[in-house]
Amino acid sequence: MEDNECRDGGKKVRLAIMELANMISVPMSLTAAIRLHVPDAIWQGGANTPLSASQILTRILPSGGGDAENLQRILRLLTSYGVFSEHREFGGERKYSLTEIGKSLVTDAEGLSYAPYVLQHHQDALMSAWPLVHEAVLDPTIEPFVKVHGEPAYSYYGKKPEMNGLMRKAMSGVSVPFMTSVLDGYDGFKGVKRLVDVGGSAGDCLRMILQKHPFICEGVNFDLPEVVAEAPSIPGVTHFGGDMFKSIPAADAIFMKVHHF
Ligand SMILES: C[S@@+](CC[C@H](N)C(=O)[O-])C[C@H]1O[C@@H](n2cnc3c(N)ncnc32)[C@H](O)[C@@H]1O
Repeated sequence: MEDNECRDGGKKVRLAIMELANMISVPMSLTAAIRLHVPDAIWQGGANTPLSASQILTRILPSGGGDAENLQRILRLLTSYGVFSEHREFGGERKYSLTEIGKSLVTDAEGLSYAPYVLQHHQDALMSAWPLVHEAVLDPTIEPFVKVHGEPAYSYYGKKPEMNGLMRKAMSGVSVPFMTSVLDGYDGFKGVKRLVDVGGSAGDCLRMILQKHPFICEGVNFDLPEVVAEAPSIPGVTHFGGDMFKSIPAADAIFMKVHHF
């Protein structure tokens, strides 16, 4: 233990371990704020006017009801993690606006945001696998999700249209802003006529690549059959269903984007 940690009687350590022990309150509060549409209620087309918990409640429940005290607890917790800013004039009510992080949860003109990504990570089916993470160390032959649900996540998703839909929306919300900045600086597509995106989900990455580089004649969006079956039609893009571990369509170049932490 460092000297200064000894001098404060271990207070920092005790606080740190308690914060870690209660960490689940952070993603769960974030999920709650999204489910209650709090970011959109504050944003109001760009106003982002600081509002009290009861003012927010009136916007999310126009016909009344709800508990402003509990909403305020969620807002305060997320304020300490940089999602909201708290405004308080001396002796006045606490009011909340969105920080830059909070703004990423606001639904844009295309219906996208990072909110579906947060929700997708905290669906019941995924949450129920987390308590078995230690078993992945003891026995790595079966992943926790398979132990709980009897099959891997993507085949499970394939049988649940609402989970597949949320996954596609989550990927669009994350990938559109990401690809905007990638395409600003990357010019590695020169000479490519036919491009296949492996695991391309709804096809947003290909749509953006083809818009930026019209010399690419054909984009092939390759993903699981259940995923491409619901993908929107995109000019110049063919959706192709299959399993990448068996074979992938031929092309001049393969594009593959995954999310790392
Ligand atoms: C993390 S998402 C990435 C989506 C997209 N590339 C993006 O960045 O927005 C992984 C994608 O791989 C797809 N996938 C998973 N297993 C696959 C398989 N065996 N064959 C083809 N696609 C698969 C999933 O359906 C999902 O759309």
